[in-house]
Amino acid sequence: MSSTVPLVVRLLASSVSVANRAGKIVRDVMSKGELGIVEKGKDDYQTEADRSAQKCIIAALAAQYPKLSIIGEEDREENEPEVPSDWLVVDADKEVLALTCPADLQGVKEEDIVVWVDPLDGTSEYTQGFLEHVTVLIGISVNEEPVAGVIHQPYYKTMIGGEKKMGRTIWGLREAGVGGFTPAPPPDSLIITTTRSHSNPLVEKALQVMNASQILRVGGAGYKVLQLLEGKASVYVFASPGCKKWDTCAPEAVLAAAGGKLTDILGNNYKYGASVGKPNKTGVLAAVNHDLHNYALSRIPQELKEALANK
Ligand SMILES: Nc1ncnc2c1ncn2[C@@H]1O[C@H](COP(=O)(O)O)[C@@H](OP(=O)(O)O)[C@H]1O
Ligand SMILES: [Mg+2]
Ligand SMILES: [Mg+2]
Ligand SMILES: [Mg+2]
Repeated sequence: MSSTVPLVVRLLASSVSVANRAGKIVRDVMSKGELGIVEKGKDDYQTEADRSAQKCIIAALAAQYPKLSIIGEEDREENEPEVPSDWLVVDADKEVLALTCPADLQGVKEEDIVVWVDPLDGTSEYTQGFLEHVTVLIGISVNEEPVAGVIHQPYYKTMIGGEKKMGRTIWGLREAGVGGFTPAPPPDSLIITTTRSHSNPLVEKALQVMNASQILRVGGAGYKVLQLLEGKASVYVFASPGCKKWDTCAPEAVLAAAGGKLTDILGNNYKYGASVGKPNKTGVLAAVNHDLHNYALSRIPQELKEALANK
């Protein structure tokens, strides 16, 4: 039955299940208490949770879809040791499997797809105990464009029938919409969400010019986009290099499926083909609808755009 479901939809359904498993790895590493922190660069850390969650996601997706290009944030070893068998998730989310695939994506083949994996977005926050900011991101791009994505929150708590359930998984597919949460309209006043742990003078300048009523400083590109989708913030502004393609692919796809828009600070779309440069050099500007995105873009002064473009 599932072989009649178009590949993009099947891959999204598998990604939802795999992200859930990766989220459990993220929680298990934290509860064991041995984070195994490695410093990759300035303000740039990796933990055992980043490493193991990525191995799980890549192994599980590659086993089922061997011709995909999968690009993950963390370096891969030359000869990756086998992963535990229970990481090789084969389940696929039933609600997603039932989605209607956009007409132009129905014939897409594995070779046409690039999957961008951020096994743990918000690592700084993870190591500092801001666990609700942490997400697992799986973005699916076709012809350089993010068309579908998963944002999993390992530490989101819900009560179901008096029992606490940990974790939730938000997904989006172009033209089909979003699921896994209840979208909410933007707040009445301009509330900006931005970085908590990677600010600098350019980032602060772009915040000043927005004239916002409030600025929320939180971790992770995934969590900031969730704040937009849930009506906690209006615009996500980050006028700095630092984010990479795996940070924005899934959030951009989910946001776009909900009617929003994510670009760089100049208003240009990033491209997500296998050979693109990984850094998002010209920052991030995102909003839950196109009007708010236009408004925010109109507030960014030309010299700030040039400062980023010439970096
Ligand atoms: N100056 C910088 N150096 C390294 N990574 C940066 C960065 N600025 C942003 N990032 C990365 O972009 C993502 C969102 O950042 P922020 O939380 O500051 O908004 C994080 O992803 P990871 O946590 O997956 O590495 C973060 O590490
Ligand atoms: Mg990182
Ligand atoms: Mg990230
Ligand atoms: Mg990461």
